[in-house]
Amino acid sequence: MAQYSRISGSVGLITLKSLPVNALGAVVRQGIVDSLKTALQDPKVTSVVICGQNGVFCGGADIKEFGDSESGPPLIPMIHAIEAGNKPMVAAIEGFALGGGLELALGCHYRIAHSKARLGLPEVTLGLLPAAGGSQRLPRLIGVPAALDLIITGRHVTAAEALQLGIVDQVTDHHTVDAAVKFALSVAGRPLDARRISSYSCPPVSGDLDALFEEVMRKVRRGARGAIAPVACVQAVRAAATLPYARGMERERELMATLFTSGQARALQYSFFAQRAVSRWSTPSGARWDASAPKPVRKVAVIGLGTMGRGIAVALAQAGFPVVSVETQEKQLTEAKRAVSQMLERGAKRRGVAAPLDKMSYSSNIQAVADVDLVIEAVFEDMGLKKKIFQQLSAVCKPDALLCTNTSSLDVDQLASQTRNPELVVGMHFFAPAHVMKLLEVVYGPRSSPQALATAMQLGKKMGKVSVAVGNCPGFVGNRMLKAYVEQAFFLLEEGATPELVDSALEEFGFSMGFFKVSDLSGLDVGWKVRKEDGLALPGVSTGPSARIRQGRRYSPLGDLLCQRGRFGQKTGSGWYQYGKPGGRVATPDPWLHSFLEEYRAQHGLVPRRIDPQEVLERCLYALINEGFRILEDGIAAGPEDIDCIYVFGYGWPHYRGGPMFYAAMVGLPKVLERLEHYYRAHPDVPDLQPCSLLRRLVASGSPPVQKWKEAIKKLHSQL
Ligand SMILES: CCCCCC/C=C/CC(=O)SCCNC(=O)CCNC(=O)[C@H](O)C(C)(C)COP(=O)(O)OP(=O)(O)OC[C@H]1O[C@@H](n2cnc3c(N)ncnc32)[C@H](O)[C@@H]1OP(=O)(O)O
Repeated sequence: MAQYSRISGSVGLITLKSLPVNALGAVVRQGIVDSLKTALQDPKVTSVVICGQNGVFCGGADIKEFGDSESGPPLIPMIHAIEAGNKPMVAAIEGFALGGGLELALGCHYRIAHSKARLGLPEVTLGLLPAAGGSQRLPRLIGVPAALDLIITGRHVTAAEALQLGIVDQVTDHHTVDAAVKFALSVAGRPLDARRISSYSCPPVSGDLDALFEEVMRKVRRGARGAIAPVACVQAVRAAATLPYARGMERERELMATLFTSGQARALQYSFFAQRAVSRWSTPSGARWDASAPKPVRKVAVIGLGTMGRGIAVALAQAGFPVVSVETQEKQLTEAKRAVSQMLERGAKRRGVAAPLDKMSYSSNIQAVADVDLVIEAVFEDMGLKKKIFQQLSAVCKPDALLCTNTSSLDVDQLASQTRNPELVVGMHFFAPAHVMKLLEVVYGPRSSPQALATAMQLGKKMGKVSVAVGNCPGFVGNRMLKAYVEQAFFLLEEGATPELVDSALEEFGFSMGFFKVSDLSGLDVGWKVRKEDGLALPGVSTGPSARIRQGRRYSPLGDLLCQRGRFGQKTGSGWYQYGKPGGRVATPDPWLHSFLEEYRAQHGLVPRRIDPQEVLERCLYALINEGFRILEDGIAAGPEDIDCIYVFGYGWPHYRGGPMFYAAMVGLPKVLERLEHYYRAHPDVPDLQPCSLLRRLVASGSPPVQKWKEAIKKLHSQL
């Protein structure tokens, strides 16, 4: 709702009231329209202030209402009525003014912001554009280049930047509504024509306007990789720059109509709520986020200052934690100190703050962690080494200190068993570079206490990560699913594809790089080491029927064969592609590799066939999705939202496709099932293609929407 009152004798005060962010749902809009009418009709009222309750102006349109049929007064005429009003309207912005919230403020004649407020038009992140006049008013107010920046990126600006850009008229450190009321009294009776942004022309740009838009559009299309909203945002701002306001608004409406009902908008809005849903974690044993209080964490230690340890230490210091970093090799320690300081300084420069160098301390002695509340061990992926460190930590640390391991695949429970308090051990799987990547898998073992899990989840949140609680199994969620995808990519090469064909299908889908380019970038030796440890990459079995079978199932030794030839990817100058020189970055197709594949197929009696991009996508993505269903069935992830956040924030899954499980729901579960059945019939020696029973049961129960899977899975489990 919106509440109306008259204060200071002559100021009408409209307060938006809709917890938690005063979103502009139907009831709030009705409240604003009614209040406005009262204020405009009351002769005692000479000016109006619009504010929000609880220190928050407005978080924009109510995203939860987007799927519903529209009710209540529409937003655009409401904002027009505010702007057309014959009494000065002042927006009092506290907390945030985002999306429709900022558009409402732009409809007002003046804007006063608290110094801690943030403003922005983040619609693009929801697959939309600012379609309540934002794409037309903002460029008119602050100019085309600045408006393009804000609208295309959706970034939030501080009140200080908003003042500098000219979005707000005044910034206050004091009580915002009081300041706005004082301001409203001071402008009462002033002429308003010059304050109505819709009447402005965009300020002229230096240089050629067409050239500017062409350049921006080129950049946006390249960066968007198939996302349609950023492109529509540029088109809408172009309309503002080239058309009268009314025609610009028409263009804004047309563009929004296409976006509003698009699959991309649905996916991005699903992802918005999924990110929030994963913080409400639960485990199969009944532990829950709302019943488990985290332990206070004041000081943290990182063990091992290789690439991962350095990134983790930087992320912790940036989040404000004092960090003790332990590295036993003196040379590595000296290098790491310099590298960490540089990373902190670069990050601080980018964010315009002081580098938190004082948060860091270093030692070569593990005794230095004796007083910390939480340790993150980040040494090499070597179970023997990690076990030794956990034994030492258990002896050195405070008895109630949380012991976390940064591992991408090792058994967290085995490490827990090395300690006095296995309930205080959890996995924290960071993604490289750890100070940049948003994802954190928090791995609970069978003995991890709910409090330990809650503490690690909260630490991840404070580090700015999307933290997802997952159960302990080989590869956890992300890497377990990836295995099925990678395997299909190898098999497709055996059957006739090239790395270029597979990669271009995946890039066309929206991944920034196809699997083979990623593999060259991260180094083929990484996977080779794991396969050797798992007993898969065997020396000396390069011919005969057993060459392509391991542990009773189809296996492709192609990656191992490249590694045996020293082709580790970019670092050696060749892998699945060639790079000209060791360390080269530009992948070019490699005729040697093509001949090698031909010889390999001939040697193994494989008859190459034409493989189309659709098969690449179906084989790679549906195998991965199938493993996702197994993970849900096993209770390793609590819901599809958890898997989708892991893939969007850790594995480069195109955000506008929501994540693998959302994608499966969009494709249609019956279709995914039918294609998996088809491929499994063709490849009965590939168990990853055998449709998982949960997928079958969801299809049999009518393929509920992805938002209902959690419930459906619970029900299906209880029927077993
Ligand atoms: C042709 C048709 C024309 C129609 C025109 C339609 C115009 C649309 C323009 C828009 O306004 S689109 C929306 C633009 N706004 C946003 O994108 C803001 C989204 N929200 C945020 O970024 C953050 O929530 C926040 C506002 C910065 C607050 O962050 P904080 O960390 O403090 O809290 P959260 O945990 O994120 O949120 C709390 C709670 O509130 C829910 N929520 C937030 N924003 C909205 C919203 N705009 N609508 C509905 N609900 C919202 C959020 O989901 C959380 O609830 P949950 O239950 O935990 O999920």
